[in-house]
Amino acid sequence: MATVNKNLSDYDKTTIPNASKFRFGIVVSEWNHTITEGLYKGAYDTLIAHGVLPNNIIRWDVPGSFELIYGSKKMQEQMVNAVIAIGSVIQGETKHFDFVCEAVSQGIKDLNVTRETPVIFCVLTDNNMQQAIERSGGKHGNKGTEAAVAAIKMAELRKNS
Ligand SMILES: Nc1c(NC[C@H](O)[C@H](O)[C@H](O)CO)[nH]c(=O)[nH]c1=O
Ligand SMILES: CC(=O)C(O)COP(=O)(O)O
Repeated sequence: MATVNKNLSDYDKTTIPNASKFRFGIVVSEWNHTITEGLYKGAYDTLIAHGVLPNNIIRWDVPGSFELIYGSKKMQEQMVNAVIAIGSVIQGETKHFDFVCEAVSQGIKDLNVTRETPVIFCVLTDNNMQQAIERSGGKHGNKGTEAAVAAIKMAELRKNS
């Protein structure tokens, strides 16, 4: 199902575990910062809505989505229950887009495969700015909200496994 058919901010609140005991790390890319700030707000507000204490949300900024890999790896070492990696990659004129998207998706996958702390992929990979706006608090909802819900669910899964 494409995002156009599913609002990213819609979820069944009754299925979300209580998150008041959890601590989360959020790593935010500065590239396309108006978009990544929208994603951060969606994630932060959702964590707070599910009982996470403000002091238990640690934010670090990194220059671009490529740096989310290293930032997330170091964040995994901060005694957090899950990490959310936030970025926005927008197609330009060259193949750079493909390399950044491939690196960040594989890099975050590798962190999930090789280490204990789940890292959630909150990276928009859009054809243009309009698509990014629509997915960071616009008409298709907010991928930051979706990511926070995933982070809570994965923190709970990790606790019980
Ligand atoms: N063009 C975008 C980038 N590019 C920057 C890289 O992510 C990286 O910071 C640089 O190559 C230095 O290592 N990053 C994004 O997040 N979004 C873009 O659209
Ligand atoms: C995602 C990118 O790499 C990017 O927006 C860079 O643009 P360009 O390919 O025109 O250099």
